[in-house]
Amino acid sequence: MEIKVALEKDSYSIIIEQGLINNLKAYVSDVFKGQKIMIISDDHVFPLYGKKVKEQLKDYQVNEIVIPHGETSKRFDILPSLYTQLLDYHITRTDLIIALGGGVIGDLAGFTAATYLRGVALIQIPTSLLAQVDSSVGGKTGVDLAQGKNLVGAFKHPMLVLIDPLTLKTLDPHFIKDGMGEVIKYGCIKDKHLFHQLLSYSSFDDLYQDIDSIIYQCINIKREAVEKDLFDFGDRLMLNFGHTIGHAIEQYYHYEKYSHGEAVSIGMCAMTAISEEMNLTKKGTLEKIKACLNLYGLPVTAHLSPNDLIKAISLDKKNIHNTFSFVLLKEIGESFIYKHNYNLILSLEEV
Ligand SMILES: O=C(O)C(=O)C[C@@H](O)[C@H](O)[C@H](O)COP(=O)(O)O
Ligand SMILES: [Zn+2]
Repeated sequence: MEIKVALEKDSYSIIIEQGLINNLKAYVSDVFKGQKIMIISDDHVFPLYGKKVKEQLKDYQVNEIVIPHGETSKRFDILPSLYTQLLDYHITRTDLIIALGGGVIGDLAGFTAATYLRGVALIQIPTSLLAQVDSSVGGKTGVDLAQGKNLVGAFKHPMLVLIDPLTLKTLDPHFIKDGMGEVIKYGCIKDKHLFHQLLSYSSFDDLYQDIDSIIYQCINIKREAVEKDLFDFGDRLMLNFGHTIGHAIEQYYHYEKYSHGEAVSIGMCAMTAISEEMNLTKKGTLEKIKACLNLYGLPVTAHLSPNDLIKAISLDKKNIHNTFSFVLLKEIGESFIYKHNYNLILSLEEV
């Protein structure tokens, strides 16, 4: 399957294909005509796929940077060590960075590619569910600061995204849950059929029979939003459903307790609880979302006071001069922007 993201000179293809990790060469050589490649990966993913990927790219000069896995590696102060290794290997402006890994690697390698020598080419090879359905597409890259998630970043479009759903077979169940948070988000904001499809499976193993098409559906929703509103001031904001609270929860626990997808799940429930209470959302929507999250083992509350989260929430990128663009649902499959200050969140007893 192929999806084309149409962004004029920054347009690119996304290929979804079982076994693609063993069949990369032609796709890469089609778009990249330079000499050197630096693979950026982590110590979980590189031992699984690094050798295979390098083997196929042996017509180029290829090296790798392997960092510790996990969100705590996606920090601002890791960047100098990445730039140093790129300089040491003499990566020039006509060379390529490949992000081989999950969302952390995609964001970090993407930001490195956006800023090193003012920008070098990037290919995303996402190996986690979250990266395949969401973060490898759309060009958002970045790192976290102590004050909050993704607070430094850049838009950097890959030349190509190569998705092999077979890589999900080696994924720890924790990372499947992480990705399912985003998959369910897509159903909630834009596609009630997808949402009901997700409810119809008995588990992720059951869902896996349709994984190619589910990845396709998620990316296609994202493609449409990104093509309409690349810089995130309109349609694209919908992709942030559950994220204002989700990012604050992640930061509150120093990225150690809840994964991104888990925190977003809690955020989706909190926002829908508020909007149902205000009669902005069809009654029963929260129960449906909770049922779907429960099915895939995702949390629906962190038992936190909203006051604990306010500091991080106030630094959210959707807060412009104290007015937030909150993403709410009218019902499953239909989202809208509701502008308000953060008092909206303080109306909750707990998050
Ligand atoms: O691509 C987008 O736009 C999204 O909002 C997708 C989100 O799932 C993703 O987590 C994104 O990185 C969050 O963006 P941010 O601008 O809130 O940092
Ligand atoms: Zn997200």
